[in-house]
Amino acid sequence: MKLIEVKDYNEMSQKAAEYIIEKVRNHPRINLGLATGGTPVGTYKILIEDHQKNGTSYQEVTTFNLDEYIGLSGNNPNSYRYFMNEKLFNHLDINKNNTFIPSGVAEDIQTECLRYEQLIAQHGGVDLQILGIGQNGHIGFNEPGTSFESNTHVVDLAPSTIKANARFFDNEEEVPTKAITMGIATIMKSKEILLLVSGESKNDAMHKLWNGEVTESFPASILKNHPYVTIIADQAAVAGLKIHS
Ligand SMILES: N[C@@H]1[C@@H](O)[C@H](O)[C@@H](COP(=O)(O)O)O[C@@H]1O
Repeated sequence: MKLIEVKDYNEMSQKAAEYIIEKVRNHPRINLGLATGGTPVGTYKILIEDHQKNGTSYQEVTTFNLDEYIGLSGNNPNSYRYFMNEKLFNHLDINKNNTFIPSGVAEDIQTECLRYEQLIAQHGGVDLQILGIGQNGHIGFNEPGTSFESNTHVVDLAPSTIKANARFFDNEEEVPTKAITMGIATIMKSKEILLLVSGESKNDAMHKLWNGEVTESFPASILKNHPYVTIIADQAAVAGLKIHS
């Protein structure tokens, strides 16, 4: 894992956006894996600004999102489909038919999991996966204890994740308790991974990731076994970390 340390959230967003823009410019048909949550919002904003100012085109780009809440349709402002449309897709020249997110309202959720997994494979896999990290080390919605062999699957959200994500909802009771997520094996199949980490609340997770062992009780730890991971983390997230050991 390569670690790029930056000052703060804005610098992380800037660096991450530059990283993605370069890839898109060099590989216009890239398959991008995208994440939700607060972390990548600043990055998406800069991608939009760059598209408007410099004309970076997403016409041939395909995207696959990590996860979606079960029970929320794309029209629901709390769904990840809505989030992605608002925060990114609506403002780029991307063909929305090439933006994929698991359906949280599919009649048969198990079939939807299989379909999504196959869809990614049929497109040749994810070239660059953007990731955030949960305070408990979750990636996508793969909570501690998830098998490293898992493909796209249904998860029960950890109480701490429901609490952390309640800030996006009117109240905690409205946060769905289940989600559909790319599995750990799905994520590990990406050719490259860009992990974004910002803020003091992620400091503990960053320490566990950097210094801890690879264990299913800390899902992000699997990234140590991936050949091509870049972490962009800010000072608050890496505070106290011995980077050059
Ligand atoms: N499912 C998402 C993850 O994809 C995200 O990376 C993580 C961190 O969220 P945030 O960036 O808001 O801290 O939690 C959410 O629950």
